Amino acid sequence: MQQPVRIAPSILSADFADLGAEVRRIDAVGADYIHVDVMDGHFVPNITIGPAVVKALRPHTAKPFDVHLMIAPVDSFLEAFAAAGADILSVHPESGPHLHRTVQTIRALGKKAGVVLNPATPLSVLDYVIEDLDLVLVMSVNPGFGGQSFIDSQLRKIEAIRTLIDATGKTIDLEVDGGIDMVTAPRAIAAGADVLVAGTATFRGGPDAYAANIARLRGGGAA
Ligand SMILES: O=C(CO)[C@@H](O)[C@H](O)COP(=O)(O)O
Ligand SMILES: [Co+2]
Repeated sequence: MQQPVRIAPSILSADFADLGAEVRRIDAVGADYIHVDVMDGHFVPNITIGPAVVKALRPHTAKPFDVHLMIAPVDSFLEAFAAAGADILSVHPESGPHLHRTVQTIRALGKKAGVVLNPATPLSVLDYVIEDLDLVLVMSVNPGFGGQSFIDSQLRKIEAIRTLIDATGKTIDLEVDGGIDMVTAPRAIAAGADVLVAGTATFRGGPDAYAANIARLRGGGAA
């Protein structure tokens, strides 16, 4: 069943020179999860941050760290991110040879497990693992950068995954990531999403705007 909408600001769009304060600011104005984009310059054409930064940010908030791993091979880094303070570890099926094993490893580390579908990744990757997941993440842009435009075809993927999740009878977050703004947020929610990642749309306008930005996204785009 679709849960109340939660907002996961992506700190990829935060001020990297002041990340601790940025995390405290979005926590204070209602961020539900802190979305951390981890990129290796190999699986995606960009490099961001590693476990040391997650560990450094951990004391700045009690909100869950929603760690989106865009690294390959991913398996050898799961333990480091778990130890650093990640709460949810989400992996792309293309980032390792044995998705089921990777999901089980995350669960054995005591963390929530997510699987991420790129725009061209078919739903069938969820066969045989969905019941073991805490979260399914639909990429509504190709991964690697913030500030891209929402890919409309992903709305029907969100609808289809909502049906799959509801058929499990379990509580599994359906998160959407990429190009979420005041226009696309209500469309993603109407399609069945209940967690919205927003980088550009959260941090736009500077710290004084974060509260209103998050409130509008949560309200489905209403002012
Ligand atoms: O995972 C990614 C990009 O690969 C995202 O989390 C982006 O960081 C979202 O940025 P916006 O599209 O909201 O600016
Ligand atoms: Co992301």
